[in-house]
Amino acid sequence: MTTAPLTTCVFDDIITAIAGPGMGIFPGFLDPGQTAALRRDFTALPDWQLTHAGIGREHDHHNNERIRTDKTRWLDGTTVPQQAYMALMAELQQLFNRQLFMGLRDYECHYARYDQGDFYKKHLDAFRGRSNRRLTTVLYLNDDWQPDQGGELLIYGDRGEPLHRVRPEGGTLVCFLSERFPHEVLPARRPRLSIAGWFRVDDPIAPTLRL
Ligand SMILES: O=C(O)CCC(=O)C(=O)O
Ligand SMILES: [Fe+2]
Repeated sequence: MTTAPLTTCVFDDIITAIAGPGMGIFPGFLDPGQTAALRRDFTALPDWQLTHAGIGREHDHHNNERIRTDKTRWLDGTTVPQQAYMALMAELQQLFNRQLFMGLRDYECHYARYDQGDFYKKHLDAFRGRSNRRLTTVLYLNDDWQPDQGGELLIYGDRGEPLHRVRPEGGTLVCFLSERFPHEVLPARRPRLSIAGWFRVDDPIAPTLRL
């Protein structure tokens, strides 16, 4: 996977979206070859290497499983497709810092698999002053996702109004300010694969981008 087919134009669109409405949806962010390389990298992982969102200490387990049932695995950059994706995100991080002064220090991301019927109920990825996550990215890895297969990402505005319904088609990137947009994943009729990631700052109470 190379970064060559990605023009700086896509990056410019992402910066503009975050500076403006605070979010954007970018179909074709990765081309089908790049997307397939990541999908193969993910599906090559044996099941036992995935963490079930509901599994943890007894108390957490029950609470957690009520809001999400996906299975995840952190990317550790040990394969070529992971390295390429993380390099791309590092480029994006530099642009956010140079152009929007966001003070992002690092990026963490995990593969996520939602099996048939799995969901992630409405939530925020960060709470003001309590998290160092500033910017969320979600990249979908699914080939030929049909409208009747469910699994959409619903994104709400800060007054709770529905804003977008995103089909998890391979290569589409969604990017939004983590504190501002509640969102949820609807159950799907087939396995749904993605990479969810977060750009982070060092200090959770450092001033947030206010646009
Ligand atoms: O997969 C998605 O569309 C969103 C996942 C998500 O909200 C999360 O992992 O926090
Ligand atoms: Fe989320």
